Amino acid sequence: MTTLLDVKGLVKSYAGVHAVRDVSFALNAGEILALIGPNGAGKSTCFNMLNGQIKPDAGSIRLAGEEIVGQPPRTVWRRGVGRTFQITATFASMTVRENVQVALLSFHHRLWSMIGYAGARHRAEADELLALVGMSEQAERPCGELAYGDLKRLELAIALANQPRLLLMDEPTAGMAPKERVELMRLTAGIARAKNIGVLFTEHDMDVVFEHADEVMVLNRGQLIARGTPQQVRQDRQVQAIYLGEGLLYDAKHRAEALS
Ligand SMILES: Nc1ncnc2c1ncn2[C@@H]1O[C@H](COP(=O)(O)OP(=O)(O)OP(=O)(O)O)[C@@H](O)[C@H]1O
Repeated sequence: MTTLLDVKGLVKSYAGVHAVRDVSFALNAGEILALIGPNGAGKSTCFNMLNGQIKPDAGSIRLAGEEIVGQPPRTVWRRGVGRTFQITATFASMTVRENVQVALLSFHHRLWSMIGYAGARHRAEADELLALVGMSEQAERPCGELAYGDLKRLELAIALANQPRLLLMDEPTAGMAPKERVELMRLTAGIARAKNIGVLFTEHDMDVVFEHADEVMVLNRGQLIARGTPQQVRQDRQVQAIYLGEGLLYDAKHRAEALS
């Protein structure tokens, strides 16, 4: 496997609050890695450093061997780091297809000439992406009419329009019903593995984490305290004591088994 993301010694403090302390990890192409931890553990701060929104106080972030630390979000995005957010951002009055076309226009450096353009440009490419996420039948519908689960799939298609090498997903299944959560993550994991995209995601739902992640990292008070397969992390005494509690881990394991 090829190392896609190599993070070394990331540090970030806010006026005396040590949000992230000396975080190092690597992620391979095609790997699905979960970053979990209790509230305030530093997950969002890590994500925001990875996509350039926050400049770390120290550390290195290499994407496919190239240093990207300190680069602005647009540059990081251009280098192939896509991101989805807890709150989905789409143009409500435009159709599903047009939203993907706008993302494609942007990827192909044509955003400034977008007005009056989207109707014809990149239509076939947009339709391919919509087919990939199972949204072909919704292509003509205005986004404002979509159910929440469909919006999340559209957001995935929009992120894929940038042909990312790395996808950062911030609580991708927040606000979804349990069945929809499993479906969205199955879809995401299948596409990522097929296209060799690395995925780093944060998630509060342990069923989603244990069923879909290849490996799980646990952050506590800004420090990584464990990394391993879902099975290893579930059995890690420090993780059980510090974060999850044995009951929660046990329940999540059995719910994941019942869903599979
Ligand atoms: N802009 C900021 N200014 C000051 N302190 C901050 C700022 N952003 C985050 N923090 C602090 O840094 C620590 C880590 O916060 P962060 O949001 O990264 O955690 P998190 O793991 O994403 O939490 P959650 O799961 O609740 O979203 C917390 O103590 C938080 O209060």
